[in-house]
Amino acid sequence: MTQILVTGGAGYIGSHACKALRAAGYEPVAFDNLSTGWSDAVKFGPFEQGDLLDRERLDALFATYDFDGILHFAALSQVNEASEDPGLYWRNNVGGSLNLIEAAVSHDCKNFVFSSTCATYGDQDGVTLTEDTDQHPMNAYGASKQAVEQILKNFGESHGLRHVIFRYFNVAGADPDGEVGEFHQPETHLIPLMLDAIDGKRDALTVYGSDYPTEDGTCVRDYVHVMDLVDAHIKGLRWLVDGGETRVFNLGTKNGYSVREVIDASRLVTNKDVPIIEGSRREGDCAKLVSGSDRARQELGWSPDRSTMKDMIRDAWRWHQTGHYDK
Ligand SMILES: NC(=O)c1ccc[n+]([C@@H]2O[C@H](COP(=O)([O-])OP(=O)(O)OC[C@H]3O[C@@H](n4cnc5c(N)ncnc54)[C@H](O)[C@@H]3O)[C@@H](O)[C@H]2O)c1
Ligand SMILES: O=c1ccn([C@@H]2O[C@H](COP(=O)(O)OP(=O)(O)O[C@H]3O[C@H](CO)[C@@H](O)[C@H](O)[C@H]3O)[C@@H](O)[C@H]2O)c(=O)[nH]1
Repeated sequence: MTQILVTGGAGYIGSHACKALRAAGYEPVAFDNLSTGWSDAVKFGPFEQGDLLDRERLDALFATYDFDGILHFAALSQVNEASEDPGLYWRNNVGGSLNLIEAAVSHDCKNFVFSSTCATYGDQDGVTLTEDTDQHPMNAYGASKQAVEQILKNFGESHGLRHVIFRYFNVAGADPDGEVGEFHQPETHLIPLMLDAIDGKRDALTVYGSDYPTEDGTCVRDYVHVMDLVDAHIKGLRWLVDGGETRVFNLGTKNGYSVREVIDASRLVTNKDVPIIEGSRREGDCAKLVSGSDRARQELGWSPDRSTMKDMIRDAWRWHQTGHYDK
């Protein structure tokens, strides 16, 4: 079976990617230090516990398996934490990725898929963001992701490391079968926090700012179903294995939802109200981040069919009710 290295395979998106890889006939090897992931989320292939900062561990990993490609999800990704401790983010996200990229090149593994983010674009005053939009990250998290993009560019030029960079917009939802889902500790994302407020696991959802220059005053984001997102990764992997060139793709739907629209949509799924506190703006948030690109659809044949707000909330709600949140 073709072996694929999945860094961050015990995390939210990585665990869904492992499921999708297994269903597509690959053997996903999850590599994770469990800093924000969960060993019981590794269900679809071998688990290798280790840290990207440990280069010897990576060399041993590449010597054990015969990887045809790498999906690199492992990173720290909390904007607040990044602002408080930028060194942690540069060390883990950039240093860890550099170790991985060097190990991949030295073991002649050349199909590399990287999780980047629309946070690399920064605040662009509401313009729709294409892959050609200039990147101006507003925090150390976005800057660390942009730096890894640059490292990949240099290694592509010098060592022929062909790669696909996916800049995700807001990832949401869960495996509809309920085998894996989203569980961050602490949780910072809107939809799981909203579901916690709906079923009383927290008192209320704080709406971070109602004075943004958007239609209803709350921030607008472009939400993508995690199953659509991991489907794009399989397409990106095949693109590289088939000899495709290095490419950057935005993964968004072109549809923006405000915080209030997300809250309204949840009522249709859960038939319950969301207790709300009107809060002030959260530091580092931009008014609007919406993908304006069709590149992934046109070139990869990607079609984010599950990414309706109702489907994303329904699948997240189903996962929420499995009790994993009560760990
Ligand atoms: N969730 C989103 O909306 C979103 C949006 C844009 C980009 N991304 C990116 O997608 C990727 C996955 O995000 P997620 O939401 O699944 O996060 P997550 O925290 O659930 O998963 C990340 C995993 O990486 C592991 N990890 C971190 N540093 C490591 C290291 N040095 N060595 C080994 N393992 C390490 C963690 O333990 C965790 O299991 C990240 O790179 C993130 O920046 C996520
Ligand atoms: O309790 C909450 C949490 C969030 N929000 C708002 O909801 C929106 C979405 O927030 P969140 O779910 O935290 O996502 P983002 O801050 O947009 O960041 C996510 O999406 C980015 C890409 O947009 C990724 O880079 C990050 O890793 C990922 O956390 C934002 O407008 C927040 O202000 C609230 O109002 N209340």
